[in-house]
Amino acid sequence: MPVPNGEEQNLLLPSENASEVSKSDSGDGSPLVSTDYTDVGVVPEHQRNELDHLISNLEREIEELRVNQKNLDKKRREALSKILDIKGSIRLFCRIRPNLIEEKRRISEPVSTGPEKIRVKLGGTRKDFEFDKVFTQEASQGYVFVEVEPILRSAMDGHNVCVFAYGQTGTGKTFTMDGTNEQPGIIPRALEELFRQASLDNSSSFSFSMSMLEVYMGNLRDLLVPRPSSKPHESSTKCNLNIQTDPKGLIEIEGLSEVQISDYAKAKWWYNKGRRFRSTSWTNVNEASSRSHCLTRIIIYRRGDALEAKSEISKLWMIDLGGSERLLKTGARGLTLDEGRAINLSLSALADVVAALKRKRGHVPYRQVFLILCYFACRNSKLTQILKDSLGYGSKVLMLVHISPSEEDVCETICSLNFAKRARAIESNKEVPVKVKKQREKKIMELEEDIKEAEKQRQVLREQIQKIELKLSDSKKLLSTTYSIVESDDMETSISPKDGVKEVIETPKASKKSIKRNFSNSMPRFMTSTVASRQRQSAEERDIGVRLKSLRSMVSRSSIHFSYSQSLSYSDIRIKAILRSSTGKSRHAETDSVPIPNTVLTEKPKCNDLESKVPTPRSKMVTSSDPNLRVSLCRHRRRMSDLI
Ligand SMILES: Nc1ncnc2c1ncn2[C@@H]1O[C@H](COP(=O)(O)OP(=O)(O)OP(=O)(O)O)[C@@H](O)[C@H]1O
Repeated sequence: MPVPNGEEQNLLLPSENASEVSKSDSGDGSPLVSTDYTDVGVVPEHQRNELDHLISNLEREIEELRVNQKNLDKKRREALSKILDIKGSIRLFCRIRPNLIEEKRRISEPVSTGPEKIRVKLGGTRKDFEFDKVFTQEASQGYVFVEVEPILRSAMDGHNVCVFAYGQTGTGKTFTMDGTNEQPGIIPRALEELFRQASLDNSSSFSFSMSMLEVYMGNLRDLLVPRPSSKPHESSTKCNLNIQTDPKGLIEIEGLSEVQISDYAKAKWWYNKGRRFRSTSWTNVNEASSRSHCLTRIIIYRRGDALEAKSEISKLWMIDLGGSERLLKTGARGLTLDEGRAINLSLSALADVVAALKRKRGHVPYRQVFLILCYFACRNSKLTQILKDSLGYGSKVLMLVHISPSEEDVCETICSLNFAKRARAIESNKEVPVKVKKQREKKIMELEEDIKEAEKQRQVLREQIQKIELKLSDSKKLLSTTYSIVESDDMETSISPKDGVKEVIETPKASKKSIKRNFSNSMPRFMTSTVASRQRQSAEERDIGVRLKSLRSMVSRSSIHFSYSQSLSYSDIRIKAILRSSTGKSRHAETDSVPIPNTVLTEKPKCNDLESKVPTPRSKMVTSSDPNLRVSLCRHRRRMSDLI
């Protein structure tokens, strides 16, 4: 907003007490009304300053709370990261599928469980396996998700995360990852959770994109674009996407659709769409057996609220691996047999990687998961190539091994558990002494407490911020109400105060017109108040009074000094009235209802001619240092000239 110089501050405004009627003639015989002008700019400016002061205080308060919130968020993130570090960056869970209807008749139960243990009986021998968590047959989808959720949160915190569902065909991988409408699995729950977490985090803004693909018989298929062919396995344009590595080592899948997901509903819609295109076939073991590895990728873009903050990107992969299967047992033939072979091949690559990692333990740092990459890449498996940049250092991996409770599947169960055992050997607690294990558990509990506390405090801060934001918007509203004319004028036109002065001076026609009218109390009839307008005025004043009062109490609570000045509201209304009354015919209806205090809006006929030559007397000038007010007054004068 331009700040006028001293000369431009000299504005004309009629005084409430204007009473003088010029004896000079307007030219058409009507008497001329002359006006005294007084200084009214000081009061509004004073009150505006108080409001501005209040607003900036509230903004500062919000800023401070946000900084606190950010610190708490950092604390929470660090604690979570430490927990995941203690627990290991590869976590292994095991889930046992409930007995299917036909299995329920069988008496023998080869698999028994503890919270972190699985025991399998095979012939006369027993084999024990350890996990980070074991989910029994009764475990609900919700219960499983509670355990998975922290790792998802670490994806929001900037880590790359891979969640795999591994296991023999028909053991419930798809059920765990995808679930049903009634019992949604990890992926739909994760999508919901991501948006929930994003909405709670005030210190960063998040956006998400989603892609879905399957690795089918060694080829990549985009699941978010429909296949043009009715035959499900016929190659389409989106089949066999190319995997590229950029100079930074990041993996790009050329041509893969990536959809922006702005909310959970959209994410779910795309996810359901992708699911429908996944390749499934009937086998002896599973009537809707997944014949591929299905990968859902969410790219998380996180940006801090600082202006210079860069966007952090992390990838969350949720992978429903194809089932490992005994090909004879599944009764697969032809294409289905080939599919089974392809799946087994890539899964054995995964097992090889894990085993190789274990062998290399003596030579490489214990936790460097990124070694997996080398081995995966060596095997040239598409699955491992895609995940190359998501399994690097700092990534979190969760493998959910699925097993069947059935006697018939006991060999496959042992195979799957052995796979897990090999994986676990990389970051096992097994060889850790009990004392150290207990210390770790204690540390984890402390960190979990820290997280809870940080979250509780963040919640308190969030509520405080919301309250102050409400006050802030109230104050801003009040400010814009009080100064609405000023601001709208400001926006409508960029008349300089100088122009305004000029226009006021040069309004001979307007003066003539108004003088022709029959003034009562030295005021044009259209400007006199009606009963309704007077009522509205007092209501308006009451309203502003109440709002100012509440602001005042709010300010005193916020230890900000704020004084109340009724005169601002009053004079503001008067200014509004003056301005409205001068806006030409279209505003006449409005001006009728505008309450005008006992004052005279006087135009100075012929003064134009005079004043263009003779300088305006100083006594008739209004001094204001408020640029808004000056602009509005100038505007008012311009409108006055429009009346002519
Ligand atoms: N925890 C569970 N609770 C209830 N039903 C389950 C559970 N796990 C699996 N099922 C049921 O078992 C059957 C096989 O499960 P699912 O298709 O998920 O197996 P899968 O491991 O994905 O098989 P594939 O590898 O052949 O695709 C389905 O009918 C599924 O509903």
